[in-house]
Amino acid sequence: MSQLSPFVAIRRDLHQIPEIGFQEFKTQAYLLNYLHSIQNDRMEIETWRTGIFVRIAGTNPRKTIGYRADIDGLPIKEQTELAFASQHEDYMHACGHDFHMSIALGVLTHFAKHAIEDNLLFIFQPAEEGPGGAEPMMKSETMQKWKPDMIVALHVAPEYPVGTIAVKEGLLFANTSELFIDLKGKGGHAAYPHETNDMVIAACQLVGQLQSIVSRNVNPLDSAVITIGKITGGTVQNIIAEEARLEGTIRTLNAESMNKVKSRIRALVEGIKAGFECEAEIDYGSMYYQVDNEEQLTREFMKFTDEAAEVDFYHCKEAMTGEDFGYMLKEIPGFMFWLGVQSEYGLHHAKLNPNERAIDLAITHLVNYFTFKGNS
Ligand SMILES: CC(=O)N[C@@H](CCC[C@H](N)C(=O)O)C(=O)O
Repeated sequence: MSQLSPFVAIRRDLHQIPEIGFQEFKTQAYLLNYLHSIQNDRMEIETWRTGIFVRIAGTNPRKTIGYRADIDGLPIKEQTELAFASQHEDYMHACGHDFHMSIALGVLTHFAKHAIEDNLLFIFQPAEEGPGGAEPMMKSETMQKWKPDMIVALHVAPEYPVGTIAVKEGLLFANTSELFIDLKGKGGHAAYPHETNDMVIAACQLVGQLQSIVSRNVNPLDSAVITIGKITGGTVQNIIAEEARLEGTIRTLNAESMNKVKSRIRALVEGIKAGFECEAEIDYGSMYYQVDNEEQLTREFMKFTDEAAEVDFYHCKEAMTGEDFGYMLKEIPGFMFWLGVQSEYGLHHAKLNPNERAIDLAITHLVNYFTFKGNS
């Protein structure tokens, strides 16, 4: 029987302890335990909230190369039935951050053992799924002290075969804004609707109206998404709901469309307020800046990947996914790429089951790329 690669084993450990943004206490402890076990005198480790920075000093540094992995899970009840499924009920690594961490540890371990000329900075970042760890982490003292000259990150892609690396220069991921709308009317007896302002009906109408924004207010040659992922309201089946709450997200490919979508949301909510004689509040939660891959470094990486034996290169299109890595790329040149992990079920699905062969392939490719960049 073939032995499990150490970084696949690490991925399985991490997969069992998913934690949501800024609650990644066990994850941070696991990572620190591993990092201390390989620490040497070229390595410095600093924590920031539930995140970690690891700096590896180069032998003849002219620059610092950054690599970022996000570490949080999602509030999803896992349905994979894997032997190493989540032990945290109702939480799951359903966005592949367990892969992201184990790959980062694999690359880091290589350079802890094999010296490189340039400095390396590994960033284990909390709260990518929300409320966003990248933006505050960028402002941290450690980041300011060790700020890299270029930065790289990857995201697993269930839709691509194992061994594929998909990337493009320029815009890769969308601008995002969370969306929370609270409606408050007048509840009452289910048999006396004329004496109430029913917030379940108001919420349903608003969800339908919101969908018209993308089809009727955004330029058809542009792209936008409004998804309402959660509706709550009411208390029991025979009481008319006094309150309802919609929770969703907005995605656009540019800031102007985001402003347009938000102004239309405000107008539609005003309409609901007038029509239902109710109160309504909009909260946009956290917003992520688009992921914009720096042209020159991305083209160089695409060429490097195209010529590499271990992976297949695919020149992809942009996606409506969001990533707070966009805040790092706003200040530091670099890029994010997709790593094919071929799963029947996609990101944010309870049955996501990425192919673990991708872990060692990604480690090899990143080690080769950093060796090339860090010695030239
Ligand atoms: C890669 C990925 O799936 N990222 C998340 C980021 C979510 C940002 C925020 N919480 C929001 O929902 O707007 C995504 O859903 O794209």
